[in-house]
Amino acid sequence: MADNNLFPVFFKVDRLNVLVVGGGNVGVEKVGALLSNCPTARLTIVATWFRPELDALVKDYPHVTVIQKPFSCGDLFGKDLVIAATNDHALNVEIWEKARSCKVLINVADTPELCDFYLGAVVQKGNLKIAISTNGKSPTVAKRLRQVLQECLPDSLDQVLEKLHLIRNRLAGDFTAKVDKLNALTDVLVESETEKH
Ligand SMILES: C[C@@]1(CC(=O)O)C2=NC(=C\c3[nH]c(c(CCC(=O)O)c3CC(=O)O)Cc3[nH]c(c(CC(=O)O)c3CCC(=O)O)/C=C3\N/C(=C\2)[C@@H](CCC(=O)O)[C@]3(C)CC(=O)O)/[C@H]1CCC(=O)O
Ligand SMILES: NC(=O)c1ccc[n+]([C@@H]2O[C@H](COP(=O)([O-])OP(=O)(O)OC[C@H]3O[C@@H](n4cnc5c(N)ncnc54)[C@H](O)[C@@H]3O)[C@@H](O)[C@H]2O)c1
Repeated sequence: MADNNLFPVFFKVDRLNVLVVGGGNVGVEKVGALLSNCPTARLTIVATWFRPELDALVKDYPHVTVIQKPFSCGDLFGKDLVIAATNDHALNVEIWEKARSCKVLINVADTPELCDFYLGAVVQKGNLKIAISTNGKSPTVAKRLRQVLQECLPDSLDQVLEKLHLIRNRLAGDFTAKVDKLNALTDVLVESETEKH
């Protein structure tokens, strides 16, 4: 089986400054993904033109700035993450070069080889979040898996998480004792069929 060397992390985009360059199909899709995960994301969108639905998409979000203008180097100032989603490949490469020299992490939507990170398809059940990547092989399969998992994982998982969180905060004892207790309480989640019968 092929290797997948991507290392998944979960960014707190309400404490990072994110720049999206491009407000077409892909720019709008990436902005939607950021805001549906984090409505308080700190987001700047720069583009020469925007799809009309962008206005409504960002309207009620407090930390979104939309600037209609061509990209310039200064747009990277103070940014932590960049998504280059223009329809101009040479410009996307230029943004990548600038981001690299400023040590800003970048996703170049039309060139996986230039991406420092990929966006994943995201399953959300309250506090539970599962991010899916196919190593860039098939975003469509990532989307389909997201739909399957979103449907088949029970909504009650969030209540399980809330209860376990309460228990976790109330547990006394040293670290090992707490881990043992939490493992015992959640054993049922990994109990095999044969053990159940
Ligand atoms: C998961 C998701 C997250 C998100 O975007 O939020 C995401 N793409 C999604 C949808 C989607 N993207 C594309 C289609 C059309 C069908 C198809 O091509 O399959 C569809 C399907 C659709 O829209 O229905 C086209 C496409 N995508 C990339 C290229 C460039 C290339 O491959 O060269 C092209 C070709 C452009 C062209 O041909 O011109 C590249 C990337 N897309 C990724 C993520 C990263 C790898 C993720 C992974 O490891 O799996 C990566 C590498 C970089 C990045 O974008 O981060 C989101 C699903 C969200 C959801 O619904 O849950
Ligand atoms: N990663 C993904 O998920 C994914 C999915 C589909 C397509 N793509 C790729 O993404 C790219 C963008 O596709 P699209 O459909 O969003 O294009 P689009 O034509 O809908 O939008 C292009 C955007 O780029 C902006 N732009 C162009 N020149 C600019 C400049 N000098 N400064 C600032 N903004 C500028 C335009 O204003 C516009 O908002 C394509 O190359 C496509 O192959 C990636």
